[in-house]
Amino acid sequence: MTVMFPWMRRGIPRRCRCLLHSAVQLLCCAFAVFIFALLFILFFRAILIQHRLDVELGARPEETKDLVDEARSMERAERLAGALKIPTISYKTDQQETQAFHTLHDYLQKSFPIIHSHPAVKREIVNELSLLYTVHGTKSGNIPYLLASHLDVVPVNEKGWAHPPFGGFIANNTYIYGRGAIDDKGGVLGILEALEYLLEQGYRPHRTFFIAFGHDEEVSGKRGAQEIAKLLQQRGIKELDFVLDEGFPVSDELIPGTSRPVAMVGVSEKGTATVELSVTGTPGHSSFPPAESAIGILAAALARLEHNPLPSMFGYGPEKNMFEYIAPHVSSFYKTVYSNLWFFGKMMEYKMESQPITNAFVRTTTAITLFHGGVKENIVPPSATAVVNFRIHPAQTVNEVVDYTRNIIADPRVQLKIKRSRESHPVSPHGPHSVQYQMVSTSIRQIFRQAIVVPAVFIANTDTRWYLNFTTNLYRFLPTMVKLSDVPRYHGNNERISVEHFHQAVNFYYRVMKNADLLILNGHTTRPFAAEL
Ligand SMILES: CCCCCCCC/C=C\CCCCCCCC(=O)N[C@@H](CCCCN)C(=O)O
Ligand SMILES: [Zn+2]
Ligand SMILES: [Zn+2]
Repeated sequence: MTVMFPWMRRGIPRRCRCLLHSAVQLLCCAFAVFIFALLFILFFRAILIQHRLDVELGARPEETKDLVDEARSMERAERLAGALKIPTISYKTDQQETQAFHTLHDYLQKSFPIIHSHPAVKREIVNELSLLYTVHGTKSGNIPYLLASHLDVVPVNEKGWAHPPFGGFIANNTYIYGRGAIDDKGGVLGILEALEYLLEQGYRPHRTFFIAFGHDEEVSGKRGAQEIAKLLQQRGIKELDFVLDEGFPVSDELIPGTSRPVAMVGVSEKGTATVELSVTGTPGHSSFPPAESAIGILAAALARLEHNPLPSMFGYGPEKNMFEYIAPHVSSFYKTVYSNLWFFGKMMEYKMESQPITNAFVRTTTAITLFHGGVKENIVPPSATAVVNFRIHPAQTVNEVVDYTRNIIADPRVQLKIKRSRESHPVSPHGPHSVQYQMVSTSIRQIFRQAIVVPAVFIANTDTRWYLNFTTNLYRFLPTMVKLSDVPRYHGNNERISVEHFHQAVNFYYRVMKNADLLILNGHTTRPFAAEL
């Protein structure tokens, strides 16, 4: 049976029919070759990236038995709960619950007697409320490193909590509830528990390291981490080997294509700009109002901003790297997608934009956080102000974001004032030759055995900004598991950490302290790390 194509009908001369037929055949072949070549390129890239990363990352670290004893994990959880009872709240710069910080200092001193009486450890109070610990190593001549966390917490909305936010409640011996459980007293207590155990075991760290606990991270770090950084500089510390501060937690159910948890290590962090928008009106009697009020004009401008988010920058920043690192660990379909963002970028972008937490990876985010206007119900408002907090994607600058905002608002009656701003941080080394990154990655995989470790851009801000002059190796990571459904607990209601996950946090810091010592050979910081483990 012959198939009759439209161009083979009798009305068309035979010669033309043949020519048309051949042309269509040729086009079909060309299309098939194109599809075949495209598939080949996509798969080839996926295989190439997998091979490159296999070579780079090496084998999963051996399971280590050198860990913190699990038997005392409940005792440690109770110590964390005790710290959560102390309301070290930061409201604004220089507006803090100052007395609570002194109480917390005393509490830490009593809770960790070995650290606070050990001859190798010096504890200092910096600028009245921050803490700096220097742990003197036995081998001199190495570049010290710094572990950071913060003592302050954000305010709470008591009504939304199932258990009092400063009650230090442990539910069913499972979850430790309280403001600061994950942000960031879990980090403070995690580091101290690890060091206490290390010293209790009679281990003396080979290399010197600092533990920096700022007291105002949540409102800038200017009085805390900045002062600690100044003090280190005054003491002649010019260089730190690496800085490890709070960051992304280990998360599962988040990356399509794998059921394994993903540990994103922040190798950079987004920039930020806090912009105040204001409109001035003419006050008057509300019985004969103007057509547009200051509040109405400002509200309309804000609505335009929310309806016109900054364009996606997906694929233009370091996030491309993150997906390439995930690629070797996911199903073939996703392997091909993640290794070829140049081709599948739009599809991924669409998926990422669908949830606030993943949207934050894709673009500069716009958050309207404050609004004030009006003085009385029957007075036309004399003014209205709002504050918009942008978190800037590394592929954009503060100026670009402000220009974009001005263009979208497009109303000269709305005045813009930049209150605070900062460009995104430089990207820290994270390849096979960065022994510091590999050390952090190894420590993560020793504790979170199933985790896929990938570099990422941290979507919020940390105290690392104050240590940028000391090192290029700044890493942001929170050694605990957080599920997608737990993300709203950050700065939200019912913040909590499980006893098991807190134990993992302690273990992670313990491994870092041990592994960081393996970075030195013959008394000097050395490389490569992998060979040392
Ligand atoms: C493929 C994407 C998968 C996404 C998975 C994301 C899971 C991440 C979960 C939580 C991230 C929350 C980040 C919490 C930030 C904590 C640090 C913080 O609060 N910093 C403050 C500093 C304020 C400084 C004064 N301006 C902040 O950034 O506001
Ligand atoms: Zn924090
Ligand atoms: Zn925070």
